[in-house]
Amino acid sequence: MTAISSTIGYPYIGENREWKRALEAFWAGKTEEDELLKVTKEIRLSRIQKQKDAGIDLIPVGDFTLYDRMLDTAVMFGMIPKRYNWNGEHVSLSTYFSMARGNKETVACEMTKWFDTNYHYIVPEYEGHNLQLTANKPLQDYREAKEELDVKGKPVLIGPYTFIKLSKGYEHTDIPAFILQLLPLYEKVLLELQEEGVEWVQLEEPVLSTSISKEEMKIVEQIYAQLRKAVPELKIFLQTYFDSVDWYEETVSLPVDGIGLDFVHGLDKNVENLKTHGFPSDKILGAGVIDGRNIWRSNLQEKVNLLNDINGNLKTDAIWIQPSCSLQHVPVTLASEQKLDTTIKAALAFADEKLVEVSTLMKAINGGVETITDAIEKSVRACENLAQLPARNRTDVLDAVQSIANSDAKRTSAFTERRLKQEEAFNLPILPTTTIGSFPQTPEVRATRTKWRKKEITDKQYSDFIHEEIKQWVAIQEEIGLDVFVHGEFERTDMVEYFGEKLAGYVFTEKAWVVSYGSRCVKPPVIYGDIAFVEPMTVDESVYAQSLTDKPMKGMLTGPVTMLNWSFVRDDIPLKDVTYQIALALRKEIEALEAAGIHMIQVDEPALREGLPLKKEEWNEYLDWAVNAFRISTATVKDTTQIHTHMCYCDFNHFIDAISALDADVISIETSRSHGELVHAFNTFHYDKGIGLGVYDIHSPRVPEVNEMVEIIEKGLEVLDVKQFWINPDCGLKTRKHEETIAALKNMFTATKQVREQLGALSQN
Ligand SMILES: Nc1nc2c(c(=O)[nH]1)N[C@@H](CNc1ccc(C(=O)N[C@@H](CCC(=O)N[C@@H](CCC(=O)N[C@@H](CCC(=O)O)C(=O)O)C(=O)O)C(=O)O)cc1)CN2
Ligand code: MET
Ligand SMILES: [Zn+2]
Repeated sequence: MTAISSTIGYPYIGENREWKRALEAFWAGKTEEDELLKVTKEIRLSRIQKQKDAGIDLIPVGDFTLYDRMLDTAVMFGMIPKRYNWNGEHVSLSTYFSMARGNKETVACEMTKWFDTNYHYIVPEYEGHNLQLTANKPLQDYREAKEELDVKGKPVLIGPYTFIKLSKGYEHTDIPAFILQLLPLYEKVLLELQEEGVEWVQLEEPVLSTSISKEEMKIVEQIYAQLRKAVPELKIFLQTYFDSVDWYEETVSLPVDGIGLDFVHGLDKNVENLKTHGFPSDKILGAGVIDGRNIWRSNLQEKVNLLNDINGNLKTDAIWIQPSCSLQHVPVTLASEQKLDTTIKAALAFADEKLVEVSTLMKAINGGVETITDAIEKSVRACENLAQLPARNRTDVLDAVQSIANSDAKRTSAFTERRLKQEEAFNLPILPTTTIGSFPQTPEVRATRTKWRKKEITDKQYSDFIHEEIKQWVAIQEEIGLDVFVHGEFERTDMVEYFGEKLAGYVFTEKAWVVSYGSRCVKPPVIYGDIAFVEPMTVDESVYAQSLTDKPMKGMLTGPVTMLNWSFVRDDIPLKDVTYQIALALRKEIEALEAAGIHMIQVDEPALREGLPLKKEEWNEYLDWAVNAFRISTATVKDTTQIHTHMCYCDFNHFIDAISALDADVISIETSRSHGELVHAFNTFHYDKGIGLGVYDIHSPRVPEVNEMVEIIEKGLEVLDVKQFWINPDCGLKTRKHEETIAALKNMFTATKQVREQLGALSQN
């Protein structure tokens, strides 16, 4: 057996987020296009060089992007919605970024979650276009790597079925028309690659790892049959990831030259399929054995055993050793981490360290396992040392989770009863206005935090500064006339990282950034031990903010499921148990807020939907514990304490019953980018609790007009009762600028007033 080392994709943000800085400087008008292109070219090439140096044989090209790869693919095929007035020729950066971010006149394209990750892609819109190839991006990147670095890369593309499935604007019945337009363009891209002398091309079809129907699988078969005919010479590698494939036999029989399977997240099922159904002798298997989604170092002994097991079932004499998916979901390099506890650091592997794991395993297969004895021993010892940490073996936390009773997840009274008491307690106008939590994290806020971290200012100076920000924004909210206030979250780097820094069982990193959307990155904290409450985390800021106003101030927390899904999580105990640990810790915080006089508490769960397994048959089990965890954290408050929650970036349509089961008194959700499609869900499900539909997109710098928001409110009122309806933006405002935030909120308030007046006039007639 010979092994080849390969990667599926590699982070493009740079070791110090140089990519983000270059983009943001360009958007701010501080640099010109050539500068942006120059810097990004350097980043693009240095990643390839790095992979080459680490001993990777097959290096992807075309996985780099200036914003998002789905957007790149749409633009490559000329799928540019009419509202951007594209002239049909070269696609300028300005058109490209308008689709991503909107511009003064035009709203941006919708953005949504990439499968079950915290990455968000731009949703391609099909408008019955005449599609055309505007550029062959993988070919350009292939040539560049060859000319500049003498690397013959592996061009990578989002596969046609995944691209189609994730696009919108066609009815299911239109799929053939869409495919008929699209396939010849894919063929053209591939043909040009073939003519260039490319050996392997990677087509990514993660959709095959979700639950798809037999009919859909038939379409996939037709698509690949046609591509095969178009490029008989080019070797096509069909890459799946994030779970096992449902239609295993059909998938491995597709007319392609290699298949990549995920042997981390789809491990059991993929191995079982391999054993039961075998693997075709005329194809290469890509064994995704190194976890591309999490940051734990591999136990190389276990990986060698796994590879032996896999190899024993192959009739071929070659195999590719790979990460389970693109490494873009993990941070770049551990080398940047100077402050981590040594036992923990030794048990981690970021992208660069994973490259070494891949090439080490390759050596074991090609030269015999004895060539990597040292590496195996080190990895096993690191994993054992981690496992033995006392913080990972706390009996008090274990006991607390084991003694959770059903009654712990139930509020004292039913919603209908609570509602009356809360109406009386808060006495809000109809269509109450509020915001989601965060206000602009200005460069000044961030710079002040950095100074405090570097001990250039004292704790007192920092907290005074935060209080001043809160004070300023309470005054702004008063002036605009909002009904329910927030303190603004100025003290938080990030809604998950902040709590991670304050709870036991978490560690956080210095530079372990991963991209979340566009240029925005997150630094997920690491759950390495048992989670426990240490001391109040938010009480100080909330109480201070409440002291400045008579309007209700919402306490603001991140819910247990989001804390889980947006962290890097230990993989030695079930996710459910980790989530319950977090839920119990948050419950203490909520009790502390209530005791301190905060009577509305928002517990955000934007990642509840994202954690939904890719396979439908696993949904119920997940939802049971995820919903229960939220309820455990919120159930002990008084009837008059109003629990809010918030969610964004998801298709809520098949999910409303779970949302309702959270039993939150009020939920605010994102709706505006999907142009009101969501409201259909409420035609079929009777949602009775308070609900705010986001009336404007907060990702775009564009200030929404009053009438646009009036329209969205009116649309919402067609399906929801005016008595349950709240008005709010789609999400928090931390990424927006000061002035644009105030302007947008003023317009939001004016829109609300107009609708209130219309409703008042109606009721008088
Ligand atoms: N975890 C998470 N996931 C999420 C969301 C979220 O809010 N959190 N929201 C949704 C959308 N995703 C988002 C992800 C990131 C950001 C975001 O704003 N990220 C910031 C970074 C936030 C942060 O931690 N900032 C640090 C600053 C870190 C920094 O840049 N420091 C400078 C120095 C600072 C200075 O002197 O100016 C440096 O390291 O060089 C802080 O506030 O302290 C960014 O990319 O710009 C927004 C939305 C879905 N997923
Ligand atoms: N409270 C949080 C905020 O306003 C919720 C964000 S959801 C991604 O930023
Ligand atoms: Zn949100």
